[in-house]
Amino acid sequence: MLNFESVAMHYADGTRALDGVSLQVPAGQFCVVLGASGAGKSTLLRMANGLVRPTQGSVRVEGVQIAANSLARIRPRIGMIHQQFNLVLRATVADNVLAGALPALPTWRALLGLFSEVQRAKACALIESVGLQEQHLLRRVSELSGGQQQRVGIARAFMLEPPLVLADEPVASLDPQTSHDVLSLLRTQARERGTTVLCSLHQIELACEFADRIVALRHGAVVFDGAPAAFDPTVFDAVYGRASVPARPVPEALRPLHTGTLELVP
Ligand SMILES: Nc1ncnc2c1ncn2[C@@H]1O[C@H](COP(=O)(O)OP(=O)(O)OP(=O)(O)O)[C@@H](O)[C@H]1O
Repeated sequence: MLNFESVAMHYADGTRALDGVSLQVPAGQFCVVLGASGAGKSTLLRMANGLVRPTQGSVRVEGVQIAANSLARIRPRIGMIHQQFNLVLRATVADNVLAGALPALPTWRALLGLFSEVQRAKACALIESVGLQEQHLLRRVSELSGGQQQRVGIARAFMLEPPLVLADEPVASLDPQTSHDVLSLLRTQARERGTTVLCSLHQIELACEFADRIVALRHGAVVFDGAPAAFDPTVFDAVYGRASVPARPVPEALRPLHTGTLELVP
């Protein structure tokens, strides 16, 4: 379903966000990406829908290589769930979920918001399936809790029944119980449809509970790839242990901040 072939992302400032990552995610798998902050998780996910172009290697979705001339074909096949939900806060729940169908609409219909009856019925069914009620349909998203907003985000991601869903830290801003409920919902929705999910997380316990497979990154490279049961304390140290890379010199422009003395103002 999703194939990263020796991908690297080296930024102009010298940052190596990813370095020779190869990963095949088969259809129907719930694959969780773990790793400390800056390990390269978001970069990997953003590569999978063409938001970041690898400086080396290639990415294929359903066998089609992501490139400028294939993006329009690939994008409707991918649902995206974001950490900050990325919803239109002043729009209604129904309109936000319907927006998930925009990539499949001709531009003029999209501009006029002309969704078909089938699409409207689909949006209603999805809203119900993520645990929201009829009274939520016409409510502004800004009036919902974070957990309810992410339910809207999940419903939107499944609007086109994509075979692949990318979830970038989908529960990062939610409390532990809501995080559990939202991930459980995502997992159920994916299972029912046979959807492949690539999901980055910081919560190891949630990864171990919901993932079919865990891939862990450190400094842009895969340091673990296996079943949740194999993610033991040794692996934890390898993924999150003290960095062994040498400290980078402080840039000249920031040097005064590092050499000054700190005075406590009463
Ligand atoms: N546009 C950019 N220019 C330069 N460096 C970047 C850019 N985007 C990301 N990076 C760097 O690439 C590395 C990987 O970033 P990325 O956001 O993929 O990490 P992450 O594992 O998702 O982190 P977090 O868990 O904090 O979201 C980091 O060192 C980051 O600073």
